Order: sequence, then C-alpha cells, then structure tokens
Amino acid sequence: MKGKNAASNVQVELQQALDAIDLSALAAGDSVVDKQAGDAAASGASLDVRGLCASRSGETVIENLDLKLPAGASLALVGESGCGKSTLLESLAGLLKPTAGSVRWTSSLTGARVPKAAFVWQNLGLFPWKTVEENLALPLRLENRPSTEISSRVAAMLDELGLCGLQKRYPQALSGGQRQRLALGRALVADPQILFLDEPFSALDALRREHLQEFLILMRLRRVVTSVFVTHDIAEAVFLASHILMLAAHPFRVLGLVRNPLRGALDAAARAGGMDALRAIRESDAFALAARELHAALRRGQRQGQVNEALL
Ligand SMILES: Nc1ncnc2c1ncn2[C@@H]1O[C@H](COP(=O)(O)OP(=O)(O)OP(=O)(O)O)[C@@H](O)[C@H]1O
Repeated sequence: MKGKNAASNVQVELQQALDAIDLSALAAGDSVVDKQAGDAAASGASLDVRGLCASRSGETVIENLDLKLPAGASLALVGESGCGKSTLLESLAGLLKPTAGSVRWTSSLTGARVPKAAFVWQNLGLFPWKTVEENLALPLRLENRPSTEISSRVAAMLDELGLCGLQKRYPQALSGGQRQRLALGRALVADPQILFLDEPFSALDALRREHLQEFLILMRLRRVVTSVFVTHDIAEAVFLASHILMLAAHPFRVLGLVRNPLRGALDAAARAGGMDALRAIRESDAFALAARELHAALRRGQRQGQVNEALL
C-alpha cells in the first residue's frame, strides 16, 4: 500500500468494519461508568514537547522530538527494541533530565504546570512488607489525607478492584492478575492527572493480559487521567491508546503519530456494555485491520526511514 489512496482505502475499509459491529445486544442498559466519565476529555493534563533530546551514559537516544497531546489522551509508545521508548517515558515523567528541549504538562483542571502523576512499572513496585490495604493507602498517606477519607477511598478502591476480603493479605499471597490490579489501583487511588505505565502487562499470559487491558479501560473511564504507556504489543496499543507514537532506532526517528480510529468505538462500547462489549470489538474485523495496518506501517517505516502518508 502506498500513498494517500492506500490510506483512504484503509479508512473506508475500517469504517465498514466498524459499522458492522453490533453492540446493541451487549448494551447493559445502565452505564458502567459514573457521571465523571462525561468530563474525562475535559480534564487530565495536556502535553507539549519541544525539541526534546535525551541521552543515556552520554549517548543520544532521543533527538529533537516535538509532540503534542490533548488532555485525556492515552499515548502508546511503540517501536523496535532499543529505540528509546523507556527513555522517552522517563523523560516525559520528569525522571530523566532532557539534554535539550522541554517537556511541558498542563493540568486542564487547574492550569498547574506539574500535574499529579502516578506510575505502574513492569515489576509493579508493590511493597511486599505492606498488606493490600496498606499498599493502597500509601499515596493518600503521603498526601496527608484525613484518615476517614483514606479508609473510605481504600474501601471503594478494593471494591472496584474486586479485592474485597483480601485487604489483609500481602502482595505475594495474591495471584499475578490480582497483583496487577492492586498496582493499578494504587496508582489511581489518589486521582492523578497523568498515569505512566512501562509495559505493565508484559509478564502476564495472553488471556490475563486481555482481561487487565479491559479492566484498565473501565478504570480510566471512571476517572480523569491522561496516560502514557510503553508496549511491544501492537494489539495492546490499538486497544488502549488514543494516539500511537511509532519510533525507530539507529538513528532515533519518529515514524509517525497515529490517532487510533477505534478509540471512540472502544470507549463507547465500554460505557454501554463493559467487558463483553470491549471483547466484541477486540474480536471484530475492524480491530484486526487496525492492528494489521499499524504493524505494516511500523515495518514500512523502518524500511523507508519514515512514514509519510496519513495512516489509518
Ligand atoms: N541505564 C542505561 N545506561 C546506558 N544506556 C542505557 C540505559 N538504559 C538504556 N540505555 C540505552 O539506551 C537506548 C534506549 O533504551 P530504552 O530502554 O529507552 O529503549 P526501549 O525502546 O525501551 O527498549 P526495549 O524495547 O528493549 O525495552 C538503548 O540503546 C539502551 O541500550
């Protein structure tokens, strides 16, 4: 596929595949998300990156990156191993100081320049010597929230995570999926405006990973957060992201920033029918087509040096 015609053919094909998805049978009647969800796009934090350069041990990894992201977006960083995904994530999170350029986050709620952020790392970073409820309470304690608020937020989060009854256990006494949910809950319990995730589900088997992806979409719909995540899994990027940044290495290049055409359908499905409706989209022709095209675009970009056409 080459040029604009090929791209618009994909768009037509995608639209047809999306139109063919029948979610009406799955609609749960009551929305699975509360009223906050309607405001989600209006909050979170927006991102403006200009001329960003970052290096590791004196070697340039990220070079002259410009990037803008609206509040409420979910950005996937994808690309070959060593292209700088984790380096970029850490730079965006303020954990790695840029060698040049700027990373500017702005809270759409308060206008604050340093909105509250939370992280879910590959190894989850749970404290093994703290119980489930103590792990969940930690971000709230660090903010000196009143103890009544901490108790009620922890109880609500345990319920949302499906971990009620397990609050006195230690992380090592949980299943892999339960630990992963706990890590998501701990990251979100204090209502951050930005959520960073570094390959959060890569250690899980395929079915558990899909379940956690669905769970994350539902959690995200209930609160206002902009997220940035690293993944090696193209299908995961299509399922979770609103924007997908494709990177290549040697030298560092941005192959393209793609808007996920399925985002609206996925969020609408989650609101209407929860996990069942999300699964219907995952199994649709539209989803397979979007993942296939993104994969092809990455390969094309690596061969040609960059992606020129409007993808998807
Ligand atoms: N702590 C470090 N010290 C020195 N070099 C590093 C360090 N971390 C990463 N690098 C180098 O920086 C480059 C980018 O690494 P980074 O981990 O950001 O890539 P990545 O795309 O996330 O890789 P992967 O997909 O394999 O996790 C690589 O060449 C890597 O070897």
